[in-house]
Amino acid sequence: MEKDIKKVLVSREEIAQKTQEFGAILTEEYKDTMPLVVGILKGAVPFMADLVREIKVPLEMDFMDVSSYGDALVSSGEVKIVKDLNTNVMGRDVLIVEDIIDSGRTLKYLVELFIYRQAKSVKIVTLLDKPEGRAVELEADYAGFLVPNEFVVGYGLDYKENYRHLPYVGVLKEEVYES
Ligand SMILES: O=P(O)(O)OC[C@H]1O[C@H](OP(=O)(O)OP(=O)(O)O)[C@H](O)[C@@H]1O
Ligand code: HPA
Ligand SMILES: [Mg+2]
Repeated sequence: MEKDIKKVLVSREEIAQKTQEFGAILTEEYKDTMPLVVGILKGAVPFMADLVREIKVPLEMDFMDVSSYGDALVSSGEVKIVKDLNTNVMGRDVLIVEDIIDSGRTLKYLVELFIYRQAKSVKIVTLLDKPEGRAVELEADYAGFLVPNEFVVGYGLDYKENYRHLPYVGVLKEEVYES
């Protein structure tokens, strides 16, 4: 295990099993349409890559990068588009793929944006959900694992841009934050 990790919260085996389970559900859900699967950069990249390979119907992929932090360390509450979609969502069934829902601000903004842009449907699949972090009302259609109110890293999630490549989700040792 990576030396900076205090404990593993979700193992790679658990992630793989959940991804297969979601893939089967989404295959059924989107069998009569061609969904636009939208990954939110950068955290969603590993989950998106694994999940789409379990969805056995035609689909399109696109990515969006949003920021609610600006130059500040704490969320301003205001979400800004850093990179928009290349695809028009009008009339499309949109599936947003996220690594985590924490305050809920990022996804609330995106759901409202896609509805404003006249998507036919907007659904959310997230690997992790941290309900105690919520600042706005927002629920995922599919949430893989509940996590406690701790800062988690791995499988897309970063601390200062590191640890995204870990194949599991874990909690960092205190000394990593302190140093
Ligand atoms: O529910 P919220 O409080 O809005 O937090 C969740 C968002 O925050 C993280 O992204 P971040 O802005 O750190 O970008 P990153 O994915 O590039 O790390 C995470 O990947 C979600 O997109
Ligand atoms: O717990 C977290 N870890 C990493 N990135 C995050 N973005 C929101 N919550 C988290
Ligand atoms: Mg981040």
